[in-house]
Amino acid sequence: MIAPSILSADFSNLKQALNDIHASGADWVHLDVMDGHFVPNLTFGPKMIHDLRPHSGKTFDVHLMVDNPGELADEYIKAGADYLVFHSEAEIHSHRLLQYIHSRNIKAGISIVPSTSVASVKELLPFIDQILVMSVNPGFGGQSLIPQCLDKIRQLVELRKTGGYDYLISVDGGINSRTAADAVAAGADVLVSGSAFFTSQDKAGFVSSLKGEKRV
Ligand SMILES: O=C(CO)[C@@H](O)[C@H](O)COP(=O)(O)O
Ligand SMILES: [Fe+2]
Repeated sequence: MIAPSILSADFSNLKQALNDIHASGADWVHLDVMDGHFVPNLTFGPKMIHDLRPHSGKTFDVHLMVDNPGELADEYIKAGADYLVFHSEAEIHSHRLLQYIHSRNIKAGISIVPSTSVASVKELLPFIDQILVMSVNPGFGGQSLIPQCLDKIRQLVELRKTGGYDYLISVDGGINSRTAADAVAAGADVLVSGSAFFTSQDKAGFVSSLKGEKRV
């Protein structure tokens, strides 16, 4: 599946960004929440997501790059997140937060930055619907994919099989028409793409090429 990130869209025209995503045949909308603390950038909060919600029937994949995500989770659930994904590095009680998100009937995910190992989140794998593997250091769009991060996707595929889990594996950062095939070969289920999607002149063609489809 393809999840365009509106981080790279024109923030003065986000309705158009959603329409572009819908018309492209992409699957999800990826919403990057940054607090200026966990990452050195600031984007938007729950009101933005709440206001966008009526304009899209797509799955809203909310990527929280914030300190203390447990304190903010409710606001994003109320705003209309379908997946609420927080960084394991930002939350000591990740297991408790995953349970809480599930108790609110929302899908729950964790994300890991490039310097975090899969081993460090192994105990959480039975409890998640998605793991978002960051393939750049979070905070900005338009960076280059760090190829070593793809090995974590391979590890997560293996652990999913041996553990009998059913989480989706997403990859986020530096995904474009050159890097997508490597991420898919490693086993990624969801490709997040910000700058490559929004700078593409032919967004439907871009989405098809990432999905490995031939255009007619
Ligand atoms: O979470 C983030 C950045 O921290 C991402 O979702 C970016 O929006 C991806 O942008 P590109 O690397 O695809 O330009
Ligand atoms: Fe993201």
